[in-house]
This record gives sequence, structure tokens and C-alpha cells, in this order.
Amino acid sequence: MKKKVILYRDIPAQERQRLDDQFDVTFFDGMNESNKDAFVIALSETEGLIGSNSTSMPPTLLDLAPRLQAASTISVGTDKFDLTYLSQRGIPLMHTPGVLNETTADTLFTLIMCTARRAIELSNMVREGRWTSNIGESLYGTDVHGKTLGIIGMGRIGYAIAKRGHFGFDMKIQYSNRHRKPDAEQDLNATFMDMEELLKTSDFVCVMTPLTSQTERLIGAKEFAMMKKSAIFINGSRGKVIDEAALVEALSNGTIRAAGLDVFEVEPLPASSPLCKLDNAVLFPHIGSATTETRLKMITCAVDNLINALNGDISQNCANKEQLNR
Ligand SMILES: NC(=O)C1=CN([C@@H]2O[C@H](COP(=O)(O)OP(=O)(O)OC[C@H]3O[C@@H](n4cnc5c(N)ncnc54)[C@H](OP(=O)(O)O)[C@@H]3O)[C@@H](O)[C@H]2O)C=CC1
Ligand SMILES: O=CC(=O)O
Repeated sequence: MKKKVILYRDIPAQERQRLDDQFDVTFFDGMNESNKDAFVIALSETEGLIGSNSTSMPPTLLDLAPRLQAASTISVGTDKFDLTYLSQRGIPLMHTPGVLNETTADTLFTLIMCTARRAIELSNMVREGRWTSNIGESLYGTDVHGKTLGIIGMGRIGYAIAKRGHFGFDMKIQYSNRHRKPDAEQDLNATFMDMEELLKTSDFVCVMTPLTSQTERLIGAKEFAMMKKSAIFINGSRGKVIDEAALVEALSNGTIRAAGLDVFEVEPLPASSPLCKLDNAVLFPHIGSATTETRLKMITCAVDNLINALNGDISQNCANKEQLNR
């Protein structure tokens, strides 16, 4: 008999077919009030889960899935699951590291360029008919090339961002991380330092850690106050890694120059957020990996991951392999 799987995000037909060939698949278009009862009934029988990072899978929900053997998220971030809980239950969480590094780094570099050159603000000025003369000094941007780029979280994506800064823009690279990264030091001439020093000396501060109990609110009022007044802050990790209210304050009162954000405490970001009123905030709707090519690679990877995991192979792409009690 085929194993039962819940798919909670729409995926292309050819990838759906690969799941159908192996499993008895129940599809839900996300999880919401209207389908929650049916979702819970399906959970009671399911052996596998696959879906996107926009749906939370807390222990209270997964307690309703007593037969669960593996979960596969179409993301590299694993914060919508409780890894400790899954590990205690012996359930592997599969994710999609690697395939999205370059695309996500492109997005983060777009944020760097847009904030530094005030691209969105000035584009809006043109569209709205407010370009009536030379823009004048008050609307000048700041250079990116030759500046200092500080990366907090020099992992796969952090490295890809630093690579763009080093080779493309002649930037000086510095980073803080739990462990030193010899590749970044050798290839990109990156300097390892503690976070405080990085905050004080970087022109661009880019956060690319995962969201964990150690990184939650890693950057708040104290950290913004340490940054240069001319600093530009970029967050591509998760919204909860920063104190968003403190960022609004820092942007409003000139503690830092500008911020480029792809992630927010609450997503989708409500239009009533004070961030939406700030010209010096560039706001993207969590599109780090959102290109046609890369999203397809992530889906293919996640489907492979679930097939492998439900067939007993978690050698590739298992986020909690070391913690699993197997
Ligand atoms: N905006 C978007 O669309 C996207 C966002 N993301 C986010 O980016 C995150 C990173 O992805 P990826 O680069 O693949 O992950 P990696 O695991 O390769 O990199 C994360 C890095 O963060 C470091 N780190 C972890 N905890 C801390 C800490 N407490 N202090 C300092 N550094 C820390 C790790 O250090 P060490 O090596 O020492 O453990 C590692 O180098 C994802 O978890 C996700 O949240 C990812 C993809 C797209
Ligand atoms: O935010 C995206 C991810 O893949 O994680």
C-alpha cells in the first residue's frame, strides 16, 4: 500500500506526478480556517508532509499526526517547525539548502543597491510626476563599490552575497559567525570579528543567520545604536531576528541611514506597518528565492527529499540528522 502524504502547497504538474507515483497524496492549498478540519483529519493518517515555508507546523498540530515519518519543507529555513520536537519523535525534517544560494544573494544585493541608490524612492518620484528638475544633493545616494560589507551569518547565502561584494564591487568583507569560515577568508579576503566590532565598522550590515532561539532579536536598539549613522542595514534572514520596532525608531530618528528588508516579523507585512511610511526603507515581499528557475529547483529538491526520506534515506538535506534519535 502507498504511504499517505499531505501536500500543502500547489506544485507543478510534473512534480505532483512524481509524488502521486509513489504516494497517496492529499492536497491542501495551504492551511486556513476553511480547510483546517479536513487538514486535521488528514493529519491523523499521514506518514509524510510536504509544503511551503509560509505555513507553520507547531508541535500542537503535529501531535495530531501520530504516524508521521518525515516532513519536507520547500525552503532552506526550518523555523516553521520545532526541530527539537521532531527529533524527539524521530522524524526527519528535510529542506532545500544550496539550490537557492545564488538567487537569494542576487535579491539581497538588489536590496543593497536599491537602498544605497534610493532606487525605489526616486523611481516613485518619476512615476508620480514629481521629477521636475535635477534631483539635487538632498536626494543623492551613497556608493556601494569600495565600501565595507559586514555579514552576520556567513553561511551558504552569506558567502554568496560576500562573493558579489568582493568580486563585483571591490568591497571589504568582514563577518561574524559562530565558527570561522576559512573559505571566505581565503577566497574573499574576509575578516572574522565579533558582532559588536562588525556593527561599529561596517557601511552595510547584512543579516543572514537562521532564526533560532539564539538569533531571535539578535539586532535591537542597542545594536542599531552601535552602527554608523551612515550605515545601511539589510535583513534577508527572518523578521524575528531583529526588533522591528527598534528598527523603525532607528530609521525615523536617523540612527542609521536606511534599511532593505525581505523578511518581517509578520508576513505578509500589513500596509499599516510604520515601515511602509518610511522612504528610507526598501521593502520586498519575501522574494529571496522567488525566480521561476530557483523555485522549481527547490520544489524538485523537496520532492526528492520526501521520496528519499520515506524510503529510509536521509543522507542528503536532513536538517535534524545529527539530533535524530534513530
Ligand atoms: N529571504 C529569503 O527568501 C531567504 C531567507 N533565508 C534565510 O537565510 C537563512 C540562512 O540560510 P543559509 O545560508 O542556507 O544557511 P547556513 O546554515 O548555510 O548559514 C547560516 C549561517 O548563520 C550562522 N549562525 C547561526 N547561528 C548564529 C548565531 N547565533 N550567531 C552568528 N551566526 C550564526 C551559521 O554559523 P555556523 O556555520 O557557525 O553554524 C551559518 O554560517 C535561512 O535559515 C533562512 O532563514 C534563506 C533563503 C531565502
Ligand atoms: O525563506 C526562504 C527559505 O528558503 O528559507
